[in-house]
Amino acid sequence: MADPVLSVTGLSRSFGALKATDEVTLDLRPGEIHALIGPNGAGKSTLINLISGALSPDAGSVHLGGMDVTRLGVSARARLGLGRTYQISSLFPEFSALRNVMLAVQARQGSSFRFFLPVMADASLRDPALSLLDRVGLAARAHVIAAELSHGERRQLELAMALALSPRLLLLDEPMAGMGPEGSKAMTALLAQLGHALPILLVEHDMDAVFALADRISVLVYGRIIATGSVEEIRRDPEVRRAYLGDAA
Ligand SMILES: Nc1ncnc2c1ncn2[C@@H]1O[C@H](COP(=O)(O)OP(=O)(O)OP(=O)(O)O)[C@@H](O)[C@H]1O
Repeated sequence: MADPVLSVTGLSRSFGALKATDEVTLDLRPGEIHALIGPNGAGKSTLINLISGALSPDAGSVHLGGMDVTRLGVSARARLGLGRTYQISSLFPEFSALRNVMLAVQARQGSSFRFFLPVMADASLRDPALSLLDRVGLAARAHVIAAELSHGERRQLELAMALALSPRLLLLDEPMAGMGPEGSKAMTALLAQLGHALPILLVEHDMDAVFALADRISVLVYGRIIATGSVEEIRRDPEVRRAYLGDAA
């Protein structure tokens, strides 16, 4: 089996007396979508923050492509290829979708040598930005300002901006949140298509999306992974059904 792109081993993190992450071990393999599910407060966001470097663990390690990044911060991990969607608040709402992505492309390329060039005229930013917008299905909305995009379109834009940094993997924390059925369907199709090229660790409450997309699922309950397996294995697992899935299975 190919080496994992990301591996997390024995990761733990407490907040006071609460063990939000309790000896979690999981990996993300090339070309897979690995979904992380669990009830509210199970510790999914804490785990994502430990992986991205926004939080540091009390114990355990995080390896990216075989390299120990446990002591590195968010930007160092991002430079090593760990991609994560931007929060909506980090979009520039008054800039067009295209300009937002061009700025992300510029951040990737390093901007100092073209300091005097007007950004919008710069084909080395514009061309890749247009193709990223096309990749996430937003080409027709390139010139609309971010504030006027729908919620679902803003999430697509965040994905384009994450992709602009040429990540080796994506961490996605609830990409379907706040979307209606149509938006969820469109995002599911987009992630299915991206997932072939780029491994994705996906935290998501929308079980239809998880069952449609995941190659493997890990179930987190009270900070611990109680099961990891294929969609069918997880649907059948009696402990998972008891702890989490109930009727959704
Ligand atoms: N900074 C913090 N300080 C104290 N407690 C925290 C902190 N962050 C998270 N927690 C607690 O850790 C537990 C796990 O929270 P976390 O947000 O990781 O869960 P989650 O699975 O992402 O939940 P949800 O599905 O509701 O987003 C919760 O009990 C939460 O209250």
